[in-house]
Amino acid sequence: MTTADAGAEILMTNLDVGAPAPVIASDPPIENLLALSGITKTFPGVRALADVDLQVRSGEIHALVGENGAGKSTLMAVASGALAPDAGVVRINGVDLGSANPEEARRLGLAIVRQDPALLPDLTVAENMAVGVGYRRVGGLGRAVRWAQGQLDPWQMGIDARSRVADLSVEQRFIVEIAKALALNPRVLILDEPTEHLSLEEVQKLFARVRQVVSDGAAVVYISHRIPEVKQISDRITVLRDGKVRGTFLADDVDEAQIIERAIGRKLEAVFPAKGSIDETTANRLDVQGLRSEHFHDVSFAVRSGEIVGLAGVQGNGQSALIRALAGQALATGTVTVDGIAVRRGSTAAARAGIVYVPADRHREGVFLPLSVAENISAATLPDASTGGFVREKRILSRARDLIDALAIKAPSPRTTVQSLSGGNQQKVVLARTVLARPRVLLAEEPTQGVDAGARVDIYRILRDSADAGAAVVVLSSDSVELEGLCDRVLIMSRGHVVRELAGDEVSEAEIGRAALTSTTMREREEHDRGRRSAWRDWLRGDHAPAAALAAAFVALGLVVAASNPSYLSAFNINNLLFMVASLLFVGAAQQVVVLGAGFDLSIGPAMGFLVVLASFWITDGGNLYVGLGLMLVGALCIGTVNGLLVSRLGVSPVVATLAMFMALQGLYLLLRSTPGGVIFPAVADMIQARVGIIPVVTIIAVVVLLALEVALRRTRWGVELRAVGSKADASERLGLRVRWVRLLSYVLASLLMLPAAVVLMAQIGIGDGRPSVSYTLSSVTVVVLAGTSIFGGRGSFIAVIAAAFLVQQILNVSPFLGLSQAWSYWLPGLVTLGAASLYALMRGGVRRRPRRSSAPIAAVPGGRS
Ligand SMILES: Nc1ncnc2c1ncn2[C@@H]1O[C@H](COP(=O)(O)OP(=O)(O)OP(=O)(O)O)[C@@H](O)[C@H]1O
Repeated sequence: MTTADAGAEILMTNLDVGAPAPVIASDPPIENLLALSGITKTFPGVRALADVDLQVRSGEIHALVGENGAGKSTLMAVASGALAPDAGVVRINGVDLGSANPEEARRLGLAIVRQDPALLPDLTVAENMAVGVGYRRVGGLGRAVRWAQGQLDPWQMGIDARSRVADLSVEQRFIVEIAKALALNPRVLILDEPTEHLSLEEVQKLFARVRQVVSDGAAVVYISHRIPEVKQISDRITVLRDGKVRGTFLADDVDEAQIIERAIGRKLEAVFPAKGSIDETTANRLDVQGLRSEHFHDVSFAVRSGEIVGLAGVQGNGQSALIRALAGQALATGTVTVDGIAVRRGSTAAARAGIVYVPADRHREGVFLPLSVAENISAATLPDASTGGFVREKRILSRARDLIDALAIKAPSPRTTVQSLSGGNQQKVVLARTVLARPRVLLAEEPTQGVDAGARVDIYRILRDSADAGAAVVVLSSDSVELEGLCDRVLIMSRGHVVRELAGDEVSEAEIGRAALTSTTMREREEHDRGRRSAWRDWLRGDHAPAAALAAAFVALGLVVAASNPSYLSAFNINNLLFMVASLLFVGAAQQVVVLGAGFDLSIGPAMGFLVVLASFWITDGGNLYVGLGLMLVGALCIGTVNGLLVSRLGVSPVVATLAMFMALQGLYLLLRSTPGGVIFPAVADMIQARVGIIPVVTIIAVVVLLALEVALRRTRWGVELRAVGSKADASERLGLRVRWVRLLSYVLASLLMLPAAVVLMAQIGIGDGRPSVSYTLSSVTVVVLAGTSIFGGRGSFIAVIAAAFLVQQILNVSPFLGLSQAWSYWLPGLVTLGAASLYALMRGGVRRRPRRSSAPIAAVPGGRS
């Protein structure tokens, strides 16, 4: 089919044939800022891209559309240097991208906002932006907060640049990602489904910024499933289907239906299934009475079996909090009954009652990425597919095949891991799981976010089928057209109240928009109060709260024991405590460094023993102190380097690598000295035990080192990168951080911190014996856990390590004063650690999500899609 236009002639391709890209004739020579030629990419079992050409000119917004799995994200991953193509050339700003290298692409002027933002959850917003755009542009880490705040304020999303990214809502995270990309002043800006999580108001702000970017001569690639938006914003549109270009068109020359037809290769018939025919006599399945929480107040409504009820309103008015509360994922008071039976608190109780929830943030909450499609689909219904605890693989595979066909999920096989599917297909997997669970109550939050036009139709059908099968369905959507087409009734929420109910003919796009708009203004005072409350909560959830709790416990324990036994405060005892704590401080710091980078070091204890034995051949009467210390240093460097190389280069799991090192070192020191020997030169031991007043010098040094590490962790590039790698290694890689190098360095630094602990131990035992050192591995882990460091990496505080080391030593010290048996020196630290870990879990897990919006002056009617 060919369409002629006065200015430019565009050859549209045949729908059914994989025809070559059309030719755009008689254009004046315009600079192509992004030129992709002959890009081909194959994954196991999938040809994602086949000989794709794409040219994006200076000053144009070029939309890329296609159904889920068409290859859009893969093409952009190739363009941005994140993925190497099998064939083809990427040219950015007139320069060929030599190899797949995101850093190089960024240097050439390309910035990308991905579907799955490359953000590091444990870092603050400011740190994320500094890592993403480079420290120089930010003016150094010290200025990052003010700089980042300046970039974010125009979006009016209430994002505090000092907040941790993990605490932001989905849309706030997208805004951070977008602001980060824009701050690079890119020549080529790629936006991969940036609006899926944004409100209309934010979309308009985004469009205004994007227009500004192209008016400055940059080129923008815009990927979206929202065809009306695509038509509104773009100059040209390229359609991809099954990895091939199906045509490039001037946006003004094609209508929405034509674009959709080309994208999915068929005509779309009825978008929405017929509504149900429930009447007054149908029983209520879900009954909500007087439900209230911080974000919504006194909500009561009922949903009948077979009915689909929509939740609407300007975002931030309590809808999202309400649906999560119904799913048992957020705290609320009031009653929720399913078939007349009260549902208890918590998501497990909700699931048992037959409530199934499809979250909006399916990338984070909905799928188990390393598991196969079949396992993901059957995850909620494993008992049905198992006999005697054994999963019947054939059954889960055949169930998965049926649903893959029914939902048109693009996956080479049910055994494919979900992480290799496109974003939209991952969402369909979540829905497939829901269907299989045969819910009594189905709660769907933004069910068609990020899915293509064809899949939308499938999803509407699934939701209606679930209702027809008897479920009570609640759909939260920011798309009024979707609510109009799908819902039997719609509840409008404002300021946390259900302010209107639309039924029958009232369920229309216009009425939903009007009702939401006329009843909504946010309460500033409430926002203010929330802000104050959340500052305290943020501190509690932060990295430093454990230090305060541990210090308080340390002082309290000391006072209690001193009150019952005054000799506890004797100079001898205090000096002893302070000297013993030095090695704990060093080993705690050593473990902390690797754990922050999402590693683990089991070899710390035997490494100390090995170094002591090594030293015992030289730091003796007649030996040479410097040779001994030099040998210890070389030994520590070797241990750290080998551990680091095993983990970072060979990809050995940290536990396995350092366990092997643990055993190797034990063998080594036993080989060197099978029985204790080599008396350490007493003058050296005395030197190590030197003190100022009653405070050992070595303890002062340890505290200073840890304080310096804390400053480095927050203020230096090394510290930010270590936390970044620990927080999310794949995102760090995409951001161009040297992940392997950072990991290697963490093991070497850990060994260097273990070295002074070994020196102190040497002074304590005074003889070449490795065995007393082994327990330090466990001590180092205890200190780190007590300090509240995340054992998954990314967050922790060296100040908390100081407090934890002091508390552990205090606990060990008080047992004899309290007349407790030796067993208590094991039980007490264990109990305290368990208690602390539970306390931290409570403090950090108490509030799982922030409100979706903290301030929302209303500028436009939501929805508005046609
Ligand atoms: N790492 C990977 N391993 C295996 N297959 C992959 C991988 N990445 C993508 N694919 C496959 O390549 C195809 C194209 O995926 P891509 O993510 O580019 O699609 P998309 O057009 O961006 O879809 P969506 O709109 O759903 O995001 C899909 O079939 C997908 O399953």
